[in-house]
Amino acid sequence: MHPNALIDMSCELLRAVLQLDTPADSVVSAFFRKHKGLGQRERHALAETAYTVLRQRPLLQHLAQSGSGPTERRLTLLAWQGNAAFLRGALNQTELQWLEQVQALDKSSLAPKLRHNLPEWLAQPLLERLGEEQFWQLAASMNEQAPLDLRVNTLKAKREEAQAVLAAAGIEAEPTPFSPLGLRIHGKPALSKLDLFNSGGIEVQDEGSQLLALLLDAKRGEMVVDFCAGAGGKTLALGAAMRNTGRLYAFDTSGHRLAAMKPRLARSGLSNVYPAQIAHEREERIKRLAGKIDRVLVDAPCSGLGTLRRNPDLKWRQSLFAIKELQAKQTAILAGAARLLKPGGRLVYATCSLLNDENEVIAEAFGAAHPQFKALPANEALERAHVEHADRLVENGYLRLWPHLHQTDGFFAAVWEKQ
Ligand SMILES: C[S@@+](CC[C@H](N)C(=O)[O-])C[C@H]1O[C@@H](n2cnc3c(N)ncnc32)[C@H](O)[C@@H]1O
Repeated sequence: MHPNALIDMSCELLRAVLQLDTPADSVVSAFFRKHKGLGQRERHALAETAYTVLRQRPLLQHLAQSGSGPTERRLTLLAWQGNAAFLRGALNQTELQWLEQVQALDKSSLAPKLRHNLPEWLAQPLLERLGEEQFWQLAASMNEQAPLDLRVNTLKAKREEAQAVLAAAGIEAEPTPFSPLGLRIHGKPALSKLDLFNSGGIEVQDEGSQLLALLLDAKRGEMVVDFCAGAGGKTLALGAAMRNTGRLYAFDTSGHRLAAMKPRLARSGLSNVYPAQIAHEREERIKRLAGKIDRVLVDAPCSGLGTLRRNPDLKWRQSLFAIKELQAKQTAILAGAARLLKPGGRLVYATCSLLNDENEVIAEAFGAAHPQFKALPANEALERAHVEHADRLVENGYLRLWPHLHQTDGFFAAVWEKQ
């Protein structure tokens, strides 16, 4: 494809993505479905350029104020993630000079908001919580691409065996530092071509998500509920921890998400999972299970701000108002799900948000309103689940994972035992 034709496509994709009315990954997928003829390298350049603009939107929009031509073209030139020589083939002399000048600017003297690239309502509480040094480390880490983590399905293979099979296929994978089930891959190999993947030996899952499932410590023969199961990332991990015995209910209000669990369940070999769409957390079916369940995971709907490395558009699509609405949902779901537990049962509340408001604030309010639930320090629960260096993952008794400290998505979890 001629360089200018690819840049025009990048402008078209940027126009769509920057409307911010639909998740960026859906916009990118729809764009590639429309332009079927694009090769692997062209897709990579277009998608990564769009993601770079989303990650650094304030900075790039500021820099794009100079120069000439359509704004999307200037943003594309500034954020280009394809071959640099290929890009130069598309530029006229004026554009080349402009790009060189802008790239040579010293960005360290720019205003903070142009360096952290976060909206103020998000930057401020993070700065308050983390302090200057860690705040800037976090801001930098959010602009990096997340590694590809796999969870080995121990019903089918041991971690070392899966690692060896991957190596034989030319894919280098190293054990994850904390999860005993994880492998980390650099780059994005096509896993769907591997027998190991198609036979359910591995699943793509961030190490942080693996740790959340481990916190529940689900055991053989138990009655377990994954209350917000979605497409089943954690359900599959819980089912394997239960060694395909007992009963694992996978509830969600979204039938669409539960449907996406089906092929994954089929690959996993699990037959102890019972997916069910629920209307809400107070419905009759839930009430009938009250007091009967050994372990409940509430992987609550949240702002997703811990996943900014993968979903940088979220920082522009979320708002303080949306967080307030989510808090009400989180509180109601946690209280509803807690009713299911029998005495001695374990409850885990988790989010992939970085904000205290969706995490500690919800957990502390729940603890205060439910004295029969005793908080369990997350490091103890993790150690019992054979997680190494568990102390490094916990703040004030809660699991707190940060991209800049743990190379995982940002996660929170609180654990209680019902007395
Ligand atoms: C963070 S996602 C779950 C991700 C999933 N556990 C995984 O590991 O892939 C939160 C889920 O909560 C679901 N949800 C929203 N409101 C709910 C409710 N009242 N009861 C149960 N699930 C709900 C959403 O549909 C969404 O799938």
